[in-house]
Amino acid sequence: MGMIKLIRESAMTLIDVWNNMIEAKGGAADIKIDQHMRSFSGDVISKACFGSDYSKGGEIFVKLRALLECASKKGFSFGIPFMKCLPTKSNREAWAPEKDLRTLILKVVKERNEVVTRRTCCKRFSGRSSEQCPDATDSFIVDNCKNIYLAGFETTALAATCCLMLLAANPEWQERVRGEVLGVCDGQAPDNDTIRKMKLLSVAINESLRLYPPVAIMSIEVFEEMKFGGVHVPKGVNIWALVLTLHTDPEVWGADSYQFNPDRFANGACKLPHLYMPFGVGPRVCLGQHLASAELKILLSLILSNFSFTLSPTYIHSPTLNLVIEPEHGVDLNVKKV
Ligand code: HEM
Repeated sequence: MGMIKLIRESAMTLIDVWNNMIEAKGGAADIKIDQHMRSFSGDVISKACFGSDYSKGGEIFVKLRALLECASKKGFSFGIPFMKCLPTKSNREAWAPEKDLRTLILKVVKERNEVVTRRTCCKRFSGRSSEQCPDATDSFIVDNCKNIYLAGFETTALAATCCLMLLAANPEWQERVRGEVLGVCDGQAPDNDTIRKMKLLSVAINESLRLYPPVAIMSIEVFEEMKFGGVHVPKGVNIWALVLTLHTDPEVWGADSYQFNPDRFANGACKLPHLYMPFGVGPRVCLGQHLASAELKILLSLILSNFSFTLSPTYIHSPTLNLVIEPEHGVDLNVKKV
């Protein structure tokens, strides 16, 4: 319940900001929603995992985005051994935010409870005391915090952005989901119970994650020589699972595989459900999928019950692969109070 309250508070901050923007514009405002979604998911992850908020973690998120942009520019040189140690232009661009990030994250950790965190992490994972390996402990903490910030921030924000874009482009679905949300919540704020009852919202989110999976490619390293189908795969090779290709294959999803049709999840239209993997599969499946799902349902149900929206004429549809799939020019919505 604590987590739901925390998510609701972060979502209400966004609702207040949008209300003020709409009022200032006399009843309807064009809003580029991407940064608003990032502030929301950044706020939740900062509060839930680090006890701070988006304004405190703000600098960390700016550096993380810079790092993500550098990584996506590097593209395929990623997997080449030692490449990341060479002083190439793109590597130098990545080293600066990397260094700042380390300092910022260690500052947040120190503000929390340095002694407990350092001792616990160091003993549990390396078997040595933090005094014996201070640098390794810092790196361990920084890497894990970076993972959580990145995993829980950009992905959730993108999922919310794409779902709102699809609901704006499909007004009949927007109406159906809004009707369900208003009926289920009956004037109350969404909570654990009510979000479980929002079946149409769930299938709309599933369908959005099918068409725009934030993690469109998953890389899996082969630890031991193996046969994959008829192919011999040597140890150390990275196999890429093309999630977006699997999610849109007409043989699996039918002739309308590129259409937004959330009903396909209600009717069990997927012939091979294990090929739907927005959160990954197997032992390394996303640790935050239930948190992400609660965040999306609470945020979207509050937006739908407060506002109606259409795609703004300035919106240009251009999904781009930058490690994650994101709208190249952002998503512009025209938003009104309902
Ligand atoms: C819609 C939002 C999200 C999507 C689409 C998503 C997707 C994914 C995917 C595809 C993986 C890789 C799974 C694999 O390798 O098989 C992953 C891993 C992970 N995710 Fe998420 N994620 C989301 C939100 C979150 C949130 C909110 C957190 C919060 C902490 C989180 C934490 C993690 C962590 C820690 C891992 C690594 C798990 C491991 O390696 O054992 N994710 N996520």
